[in-house]
Amino acid sequence: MTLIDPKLAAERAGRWGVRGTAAATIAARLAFERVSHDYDGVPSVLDVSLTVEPGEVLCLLGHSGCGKTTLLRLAAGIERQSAGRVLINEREVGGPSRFLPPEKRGIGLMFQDYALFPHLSIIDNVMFGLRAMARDDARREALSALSRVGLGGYAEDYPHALSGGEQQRVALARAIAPRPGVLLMDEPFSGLDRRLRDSVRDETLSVLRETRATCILVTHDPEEAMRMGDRIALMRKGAITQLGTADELYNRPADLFVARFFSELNEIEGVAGEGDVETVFGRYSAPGVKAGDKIDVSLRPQGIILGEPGEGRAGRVVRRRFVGEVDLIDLAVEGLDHEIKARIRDGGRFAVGMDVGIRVDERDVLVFKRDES
Ligand SMILES: Nc1ncnc2c1ncn2[C@@H]1O[C@H](COP(=O)(O)OP(=O)(O)OP(=O)(O)O)[C@@H](O)[C@H]1O
Repeated sequence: MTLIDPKLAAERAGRWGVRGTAAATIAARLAFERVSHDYDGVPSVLDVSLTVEPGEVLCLLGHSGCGKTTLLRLAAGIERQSAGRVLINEREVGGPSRFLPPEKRGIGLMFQDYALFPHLSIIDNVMFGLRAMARDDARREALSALSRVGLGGYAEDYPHALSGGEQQRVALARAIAPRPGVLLMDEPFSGLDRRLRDSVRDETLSVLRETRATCILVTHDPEEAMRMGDRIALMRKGAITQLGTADELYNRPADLFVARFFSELNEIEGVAGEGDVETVFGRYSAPGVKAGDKIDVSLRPQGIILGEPGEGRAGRVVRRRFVGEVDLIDLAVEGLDHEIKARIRDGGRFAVGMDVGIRVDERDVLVFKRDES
């Protein structure tokens, strides 16, 4: 009978290593103090102040070109800011009085393309950040990091022999092996196909928790930011628009931009009263709003409730598409000159042309004073 080493078998099946075995680090506090940056006079980061607490995973979220990568590069010391300071554990690493290069900042970096050296074996790639150690010690640390990501059995292979998902795990092992106090990750999952992405995110998060490193993770995907981040910093045009937990950004968005980022929205007319707003679906509380204010009222499609005619505002089903867990239903609404969209579970019972009554869950109504700046 052949005995199969269960660890190797798991690795061959593409599994990650044993949870709880990643080496822990001493997490650092990373702070940006009024940091600005430009590329040859064109501003990219504008007056950003932000503190990432020890052991925290902070997601920098935003559309392409809003300055996320630049902010990460400023933390790493790959770019130099035009104003402000970067501090690690209250010590200035980038600012008027000194500027430390990346290798002196005690940070780990992980890029979107993994940036593995093709001519080095997997173990040598991981040992690259451990050159300051004695070779035997470096090899032991590198193997331990590789085992944690389930790739100890591939140490002598070369990157081209690995799948995209496996290369991502090597890049993670290389980033954590030197036990950095701060880990900076730029879109680390964007090269993976959807099927893999969820499990890789979960495994990566559990590795991050074990290492206890402070982490900034750049992403343009709101769902990824909500899954991964203790807090999210949403960026727009080089500045932070809102900083908070996923719950805060989703349920108490600072403005329409933030709300639109996290959900598709139906934007409808509303008439402002004193502390409330009147719409075709009824009156909603809107603290701080005064009669005469210009306002934007938005309804999340998942908050639209359909019932029998007479149960709420009169409407008619115009279109219906099944998209997996829900049906997307377009509705004509009495008194509105444009259709609205609803996401309905078991929506198959609503046929095109059917008359319905429409109500809205108040939790999915968002009211903002219009920003006319
Ligand atoms: N090396 C560069 N030279 C000149 N301009 C640059 C350079 N790198 C970025 N920019 C510009 O700076 C702004 C911020 O870019 P940055 O890459 O930080 O944004 P991002 O949010 O990370 O975008 P993406 O998600 O597309 O990477 C953009 O307008 C971009 O075009």
